[in-house]
Amino acid sequence: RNHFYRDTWAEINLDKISSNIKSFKKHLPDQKIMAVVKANGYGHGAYQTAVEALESGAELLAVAMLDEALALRKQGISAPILVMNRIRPEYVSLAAENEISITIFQKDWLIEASKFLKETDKVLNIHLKLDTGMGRVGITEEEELHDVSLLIQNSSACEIEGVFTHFATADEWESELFETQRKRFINQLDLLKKWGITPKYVHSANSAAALRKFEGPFNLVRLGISMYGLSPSSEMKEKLPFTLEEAFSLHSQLIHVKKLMPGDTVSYGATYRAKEEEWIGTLPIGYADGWQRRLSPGADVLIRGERAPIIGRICMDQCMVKLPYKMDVGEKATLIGKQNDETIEMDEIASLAKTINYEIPCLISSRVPRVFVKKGRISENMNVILNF
Ligand SMILES: Cc1ncc(COP(=O)(O)O)c(CNc2conc2O)c1O
Repeated sequence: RNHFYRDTWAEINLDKISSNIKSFKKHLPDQKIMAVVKANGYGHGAYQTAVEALESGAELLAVAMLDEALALRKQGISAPILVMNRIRPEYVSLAAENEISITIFQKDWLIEASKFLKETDKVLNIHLKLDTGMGRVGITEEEELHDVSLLIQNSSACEIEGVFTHFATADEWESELFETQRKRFINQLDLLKKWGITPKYVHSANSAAALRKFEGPFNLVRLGISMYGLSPSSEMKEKLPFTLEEAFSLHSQLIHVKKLMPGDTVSYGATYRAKEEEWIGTLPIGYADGWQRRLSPGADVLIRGERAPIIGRICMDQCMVKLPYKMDVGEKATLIGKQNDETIEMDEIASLAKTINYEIPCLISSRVPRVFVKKGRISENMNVILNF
């Protein structure tokens, strides 16, 4: 499970995740932190990120699906976990038994789910999801909010632990919608209060909103991207209130080095042709590892702290780079991260891939083992291929 046999790996620096959480604790001392560890911790390792975040001041966790919550429970996590999306009504007793909080935003769902709730004596904790403008999931109508609230209040099998909404444009400094959503959410909170509902957790902020701070009766922030040390948008990157430390880096090793003569070509389609005598290296990482084809031409890798451009088409398992001079098989290549005083940031790869930084680590597949660094030393390797 722990060893891996190909010299390509992602390194997750848990000390940086810890430092990012601690920065938010200082920045927002009156807010509880919910660490968003869905999608295998945005590719950083859900369990290891969760443990580090909880040790560093986070008090709750958030995931996108019941499977992710059950996996964390199975791995021994006892902290509160919220599934931030719809689960099947028939799974409510499974959620309650495992003390997993769930998200509700449909009256019909609640009516269907109530048939299954009797099967367990543990109260089901519910977070009401309000759609104030994200346009994804959430209650929009006051009448449905009232009906859902009454149904839950009249049931001894479940209770409203939280109420939340999600911002669509918090990462844009001058966004009217952000303000509109904030006001709508506050109005709905006033309504709930009028009906005697004052949930324990009231939350709206993702990383972007948490970084910019804003007024409201909220007591919890849901941190994803910034916990991993990445800025929610390039617009915010220039005005961060504190430094975010990028936890994810990606490394490989030269497995082949050769000299090309002028006219020699490289990779499928022979799209790259040497103009002069050139030294070419081969790396054991390809698009099946989530190193996307569209990154060539364009992306560089670092070897000996020097940039080496990827040349020719990225293959399923390998790619080729043009070396500044003859280098040796076995030399370490860094595809995301720092070597000496040169750095390839996640944002550089994201813009080359014409996407956002969130997507890059999420797409680094389970074929790439994760090596965790804690207190400056390798604490654990996770190689899911051999974990059966
Ligand atoms: C409901 C909800 N809350 C909080 C977060 C954390 O946001 P952050 O990573 O910007 O801090 C997300 C992330 N959801 C997504 C991030 O990218 N695509 C998404 O759907 C979310 O869906």
